[in-house]
Amino acid sequence: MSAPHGPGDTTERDRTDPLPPGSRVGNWEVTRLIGSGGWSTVYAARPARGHPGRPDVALKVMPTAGLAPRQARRIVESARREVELGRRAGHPRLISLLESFVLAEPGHPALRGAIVLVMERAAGSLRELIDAGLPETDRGRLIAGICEGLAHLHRSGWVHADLKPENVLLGADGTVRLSDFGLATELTGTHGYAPPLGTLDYFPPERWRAPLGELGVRVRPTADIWALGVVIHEVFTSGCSPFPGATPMARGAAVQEYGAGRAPLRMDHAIPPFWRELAADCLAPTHEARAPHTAESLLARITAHRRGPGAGTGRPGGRARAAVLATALCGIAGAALYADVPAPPGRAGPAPDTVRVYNAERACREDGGRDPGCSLGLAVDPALPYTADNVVATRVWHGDLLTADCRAPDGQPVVDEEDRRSTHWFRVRLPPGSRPSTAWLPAVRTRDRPTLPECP
Ligand SMILES: Nc1ncnc2c1ncn2[C@@H]1O[C@H](COP(=O)(O)OP(=O)(O)OP(=O)(O)O)[C@@H](O)[C@H]1O
Repeated sequence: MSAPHGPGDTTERDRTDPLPPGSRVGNWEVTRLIGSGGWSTVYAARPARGHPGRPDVALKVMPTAGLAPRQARRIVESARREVELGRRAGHPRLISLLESFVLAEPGHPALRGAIVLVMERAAGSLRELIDAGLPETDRGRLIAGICEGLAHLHRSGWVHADLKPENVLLGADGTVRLSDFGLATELTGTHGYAPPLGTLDYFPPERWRAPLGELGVRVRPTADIWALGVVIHEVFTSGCSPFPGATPMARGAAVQEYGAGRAPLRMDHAIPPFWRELAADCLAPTHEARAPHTAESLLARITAHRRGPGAGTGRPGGRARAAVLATALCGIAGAALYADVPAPPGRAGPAPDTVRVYNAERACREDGGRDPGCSLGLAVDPALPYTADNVVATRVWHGDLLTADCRAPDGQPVVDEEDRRSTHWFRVRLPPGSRPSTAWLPAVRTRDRPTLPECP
């Protein structure tokens, strides 16, 4: 279950210290910490002495001690959902729940009353794979596995309601196991009600304005399909959201703009066309437009695609290109490029120490205004990936004239939608009073070629 970060619900609980290896939890012995979420900590564990013949497992420990009654109720409710789903909807693409219990007298007083779920132990998560660099040949297979799991859940009358790479686990054989059913919701008719929790980056547009009733927030299977669209984009872009913004709230604002028809969907062009189209269908802006794209129908399309000629290969050179684009475009709307491209004929260049910003997206060039979706980022360090955490607060737009004092020829490569690529960057001055006082413009974001010295 995710931490509460729906609108109007930002309570945080104090974390307890993690259990050290060797701690006894029920009939299990902790061997190491795997990770922590908003409300739970997951440990690797093996059968305790005297309980042989059982597999190694993962223990999800959800403390309830010291929580406000409302929070404790949420934990209990979350555990109930996990147990209920595990009991009724088992499937090879879902992590299996072996047992659950409440810790009565743990050696750790802070864990008195904690709820423990004993689960099949996964070898890792899709998030870890994305972070480590997901081999191109595995991408289609993993997305198909997620669809299989979702198709089963939806057929069984459940919505996952918290699909994200952290909750896509991988069995020892590398196959997908969906996990974390703390928000999973059983459908009554066309929809169910989930607690007002979840992960902002995976909320569809309609969720941002969904009223919170007594039963919770209304969710439908199309919410999972939207989240799947975001996950597909992440799989092909080293974890980038299709929506621009440096924070989940900013990306959420971009989702709402898109949902209201005020901004287009801007997907990374490094994504092979089949997957881009599939993700775009998942990311249809309304529930109604998304509804025809069920997990089942998406799975059928993927299966046909993977059986077809060239299955699994993407397009030529796609792997390297995707990696470069991912670093180039992550979190940045409308990245533009320098390549070693000549300046357009007949265009008088600016003064030697200035560069005019060029946005590769035509709509942004024609816009003429300062639409946030058309702003471009300047890097803090050209040697680091060109991602949201490596850009300064100052944004620039097509046509802005910047003062440049030197160039770096061997920075991170940046590639744009028009396939221009360059490792060149220009150091540009920021407005007076800015900290830092300079930042870096990828040379692909201007068509100007000033003669500048190499930066020291
Ligand atoms: N059965 C399992 N086997 C192996 N790793 C697991 C298992 N279940 C969860 N994990 C990993 O443990 C970590 C913590 O999981 P947890 O469900 O507590 O939080 P989360 O999903 O990261 O965040 P949140 O639930 O707050 O959204 C995650 O990295 C997850 O991938």
